[in-house]
Amino acid sequence: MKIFTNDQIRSIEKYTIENEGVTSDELIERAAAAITCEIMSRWRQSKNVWVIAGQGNNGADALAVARMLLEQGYNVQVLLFNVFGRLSEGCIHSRKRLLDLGDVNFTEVTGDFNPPFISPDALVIDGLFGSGLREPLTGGFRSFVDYINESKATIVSIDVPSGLMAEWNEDTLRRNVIHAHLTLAIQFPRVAFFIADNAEFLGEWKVLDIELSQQETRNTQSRFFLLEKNDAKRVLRHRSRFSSKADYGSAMIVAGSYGMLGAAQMCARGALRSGVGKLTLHIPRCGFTVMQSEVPEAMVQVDRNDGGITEINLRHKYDAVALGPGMGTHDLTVRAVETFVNHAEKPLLLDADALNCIAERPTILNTIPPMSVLTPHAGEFDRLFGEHNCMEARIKTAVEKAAYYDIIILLKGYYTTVVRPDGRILFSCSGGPALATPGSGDVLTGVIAALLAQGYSPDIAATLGAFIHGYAGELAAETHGEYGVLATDIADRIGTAIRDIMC
Ligand SMILES: NC(=O)C1=CN([C@@H]2O[C@H](COP(=O)(O)OP(=O)(O)OC[C@H]3O[C@@H](n4cnc5c(N)ncnc54)[C@H](O)[C@@H]3O)[C@@H](O)[C@H]2O)[C@@H](O)CC1
Ligand SMILES: Nc1ncnc2c1ncn2[C@@H]1O[C@H](COP(=O)(O)OP(=O)(O)O)[C@@H](O)[C@H]1O
Ligand SMILES: [K+]
Repeated sequence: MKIFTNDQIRSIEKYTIENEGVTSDELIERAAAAITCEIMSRWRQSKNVWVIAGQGNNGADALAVARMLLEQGYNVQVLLFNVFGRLSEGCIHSRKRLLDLGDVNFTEVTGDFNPPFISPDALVIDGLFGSGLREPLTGGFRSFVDYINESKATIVSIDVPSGLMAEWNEDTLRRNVIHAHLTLAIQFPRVAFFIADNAEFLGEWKVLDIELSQQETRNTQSRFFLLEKNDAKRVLRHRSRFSSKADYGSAMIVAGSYGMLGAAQMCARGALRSGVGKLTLHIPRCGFTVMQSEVPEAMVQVDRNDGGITEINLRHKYDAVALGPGMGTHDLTVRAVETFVNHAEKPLLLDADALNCIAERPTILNTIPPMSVLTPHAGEFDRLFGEHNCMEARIKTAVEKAAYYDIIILLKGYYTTVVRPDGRILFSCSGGPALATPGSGDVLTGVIAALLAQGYSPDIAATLGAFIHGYAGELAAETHGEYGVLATDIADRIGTAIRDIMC
């Protein structure tokens, strides 16, 4: 699914108005009807409703919602902010239709004003600013937004929480944004919805259809994508009845050190459950016996060193090579990573301590083969590319670094974000807090390694891998609950996850 920018949504809206015989006021009515329906399905008429409208079409939507709720017997009080004397045409139209009802509790704010008391049990409909916000809020709007947040009332934001920019918010101060309980987006989710920093503003979010042009939606190109179950289904390949393990590739995983051999095991389990044809593990000598008994399906090649990885020699050809889980960052390991990456020709999968080793010797970055996949969590990302104070900043740096080094960067978390060298950004929507468990990332590395070995392109392997991994985590949470999931539970559900996704 494509995620559009504000400008793109505006042109799809314009196209719909110009080519599909709909007026702007009709779109406002459609939006308001869908929002009213959603509100009525959640709150009864006894709820005290405050509708806060701004000067643009977000305000127009809000005023139309106020009218519809009044018609449905709700007790509604309306505040329209018209401090610059510049209401949009849609807003003027919605105000007229609202006031035509007669006997409406309506206040138009044109200058200084004392905010009314809003009780904690009230419902606030936030239509102050939507996608037309040009810069973070300041002055009176900023104070009023803060005041609404402090009221503790339940807040429903129309389209986007007021004060939140639809795409980038690195410069937005948190206090100056509505903290909604529910955000009802019109027609499309916004880029900002997929960035972890903004979760506290959005609350639950839902997209409401107002039937903007499907044709123009199809024709509009985007650089942001959301990978959902159907997309994953489309890319997953069915297996031929006549296939053999030779058809599913061979993978090499370089992982583990004394005390962290579990990482190698979990990674291996992730790969084996993802259908790899042949798996070899390169581990420190001390792990030989345990690995052979715990993961009998894999072949084991031991390092000459007992406790850590000091040499990475590929004795055969592999379709995918992954480095990192539990490898540690001993000097000898850093040197082994450096030598190996230097001579590698095909894309690699670099995770965890492989990334920490590179952070110790950043010149390795220049030698990473093109289209390699790096899978850092926030801490590993910052060690590699410098401190960042939010996910959005990391995503922006990832875009820059992915292009510069010609690599794919997968940033872990809810909406795991895959950044491609061409600037495209893919968000994976599966998973949840059950995945926040030790070793979960090692399993992900195994999944991606197996998909690479099976011939999926690196960007697809990364995004699909993240989706399958998250989905398997959701399945594990059904059995063990969000608190009780172990990384091995995730690994053991990967096969079921793939089956579910494909059917
Ligand atoms: N996408 C669509 O097809 C539809 C969108 N609709 C609604 O229209 C909204 C967009 O309407 P608008 O473009 O009028 O935008 P807004 O309603 O967000 O408001 C824009 C107004 O706010 C002012 N403004 C911007 N930044 C400001 C700041 N920092 N401080 C003070 N004033 C500021 C602008 O000068 C402009 O007058 C959407 O969010 C949605 O709610 C609906 O009306 C139906 C159709
Ligand atoms: N709240 C969450 N929602 C979705 N996925 C999550 C969440 N928390 C963690 N994950 C996923 O779990 C994995 C954790 O990886 P990582 O931090 O490397 O763990 P470890 O180092 O213990 O293996 C990543 O794939 C990440 O995307
Ligand atoms: K809003």
